[in-house]
Amino acid sequence: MQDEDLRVAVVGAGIMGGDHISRLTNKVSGARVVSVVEPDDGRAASALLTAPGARQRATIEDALGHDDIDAVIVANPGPFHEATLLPCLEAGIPTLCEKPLTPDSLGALRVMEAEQRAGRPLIQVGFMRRFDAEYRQLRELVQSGDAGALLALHCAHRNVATPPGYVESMLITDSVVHEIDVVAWLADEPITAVEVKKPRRNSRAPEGLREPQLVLLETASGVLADVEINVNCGFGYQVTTDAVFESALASIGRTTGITQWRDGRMIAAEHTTYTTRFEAAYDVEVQRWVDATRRGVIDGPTTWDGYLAAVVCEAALEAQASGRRVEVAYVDRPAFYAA
Ligand SMILES: NC(=O)C1=CN([C@@H]2O[C@H](COP(=O)(O)OP(=O)(O)OC[C@H]3O[C@@H](n4cnc5c(N)ncnc54)[C@H](O)[C@@H]3O)[C@@H](O)[C@H]2O)C=CC1
Ligand SMILES: O=C1[C@@H](O)[C@H](O)[C@@H](O)[C@H](O)[C@H]1O
Repeated sequence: MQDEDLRVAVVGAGIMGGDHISRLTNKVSGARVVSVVEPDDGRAASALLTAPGARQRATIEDALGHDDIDAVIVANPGPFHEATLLPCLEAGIPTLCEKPLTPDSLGALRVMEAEQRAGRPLIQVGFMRRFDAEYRQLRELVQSGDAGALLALHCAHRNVATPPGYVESMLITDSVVHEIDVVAWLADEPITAVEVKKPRRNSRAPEGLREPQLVLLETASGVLADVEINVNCGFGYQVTTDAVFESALASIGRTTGITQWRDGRMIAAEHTTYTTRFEAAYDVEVQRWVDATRRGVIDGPTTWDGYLAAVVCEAALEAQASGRRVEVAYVDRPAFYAA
């Protein structure tokens, strides 16, 4: 495909789906939204306002059966991803699937099997931090060896407040899943063990939610990443990493733009949500996905990466429940997903 726009169906028109629909319509070149798969009529109607010419469909099967679709963005909640991806794979349609690929590793394995039956890699997973400029610079620093070996990562992942329905397991499967992916990507090796510590509870957290938590991730060569997941902090949305090397310290994620010194106070604007904090990363992710899809290739995290993250999430859930250090075991990497 060279000259015509990629015709995209977006599944789920909530926060991320709505954001991607507007991105595809207003920012990304070479693609347009033709179907919005959304059971909620109100959400579909407002999404359609930003996608001229697109139609609402109730299910992915409905969209695949009625519309001419070249590619799909999956942005419904994680538990629905497998049921959405399987018909897309069956139809040979490339997808960008928001994280997590699936909430569990068995689901991820079923998706991998279906993708292999389809004959070529078709899925990119929405781990957008890999497209963030500072994360990319940090990875280049690790790979260059200029600062010596990477020893440790101190990661903070702070959200203003949790949405309704956010439960303790989602600290791992919904939030820390980002660090689980990006720590392995930065260190360029798999995570081999995980432990979870529970400091004093923040009384701002909804009843029944025990957080913040500290998640310790160990990689194959012994890089240790500590992740503070702290999702009702009230003060802002913050994702930072301090990387300790043998002979340097590198810090990313201090995003303050303009600062103003006024009335004896220093004022600096900060983010309150991921849609602004990672806006540039999402833009790059989706543009590159469109470009790669038009060339018939994958140019980002694969189904294999989604599987690896799902396995570590399961180990982290066990560690969260037991308080023990849990080792991680993966199936062998199929040749289909050769690095
Ligand atoms: N990359 C990132 O930084 C972020 C990724 N996400 C991911 O994006 C996905 C969506 O999250 P949100 O937009 O926050 O959720 P949301 O709850 O705002 O929206 C989900 C939408 O999907 C619709 N839906 C439910 N079941 C459906 C089905 N079977 N088929 C089609 N639509 C269905 C719902 O009606 C709702 O409108 C999740 O996988 C989430 O983990 C979410 C936030 C940030
Ligand atoms: O993916 C995301 C949300 O689903 C999740 O709930 C947040 O904790 C993350 O910061 C955000 O990037």
